[in-house]
Amino acid sequence: MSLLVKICGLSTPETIDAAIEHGATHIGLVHYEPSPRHIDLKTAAELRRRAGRHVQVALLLVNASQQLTGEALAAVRPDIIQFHGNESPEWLAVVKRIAPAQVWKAVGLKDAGTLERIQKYQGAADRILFDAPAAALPGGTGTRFDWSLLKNHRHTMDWGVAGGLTPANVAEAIAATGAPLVDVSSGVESAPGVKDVDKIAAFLKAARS
Ligand SMILES: O=C(O)c1ccccc1N[C@@H]1O[C@H](COP(=O)(O)O)[C@@H](O)[C@H]1O
Repeated sequence: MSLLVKICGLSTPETIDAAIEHGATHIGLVHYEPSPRHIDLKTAAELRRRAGRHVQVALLLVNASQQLTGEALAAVRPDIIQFHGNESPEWLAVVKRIAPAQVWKAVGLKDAGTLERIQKYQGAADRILFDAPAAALPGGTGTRFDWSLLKNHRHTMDWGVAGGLTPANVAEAIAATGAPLVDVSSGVESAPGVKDVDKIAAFLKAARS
């Protein structure tokens, strides 16, 4: 299967267009106020429309209330809802039942025990996104995890790798983990929250090299 590449934290039409032009398969919109990439739901809906059907659009939420999750899904109509906090498998299962969107769960990969614990998301999440363990923010910090933890791991769910990826290291990350999907945010920015179209192009080229 060909590699899936997600560019996350986009907040302008120009960067959406660049991601599509250079071959991203997925883009991400962040609705989480502490993030430098936070956008309101009206902007997210506009950008979602801009992306059209050229890419799959993920809406990223962190520990959002039931009410906010419902409002966000109704306003943005994403293809995917990416939960990046401490959301329970039970909550994901509810969303999966009622929402016309795939459900992805990001998990901080700390050690081999994490790989055991994520089994609880079996059936509740459509994809697991391995990221570095949460620090000041739960993601988007440019921090890598130990990729060797995924070497020879027998995955039981669809999955992908995020956390600290850049144009310079994404090919190595894919080689080390065999990831079918890579996801980047801060590694294609010139400043926190400011996406750089040349870095987006370089990331997509390096990922497919
Ligand atoms: O992008 C953010 O600001 C963000 C905020 C809160 C949770 C997750 C966030 N981003 C996601 O984190 C990973 C890794 O990002 P990075 O490449 O290390 O900057 C990725 O999935 C982003 O979508």
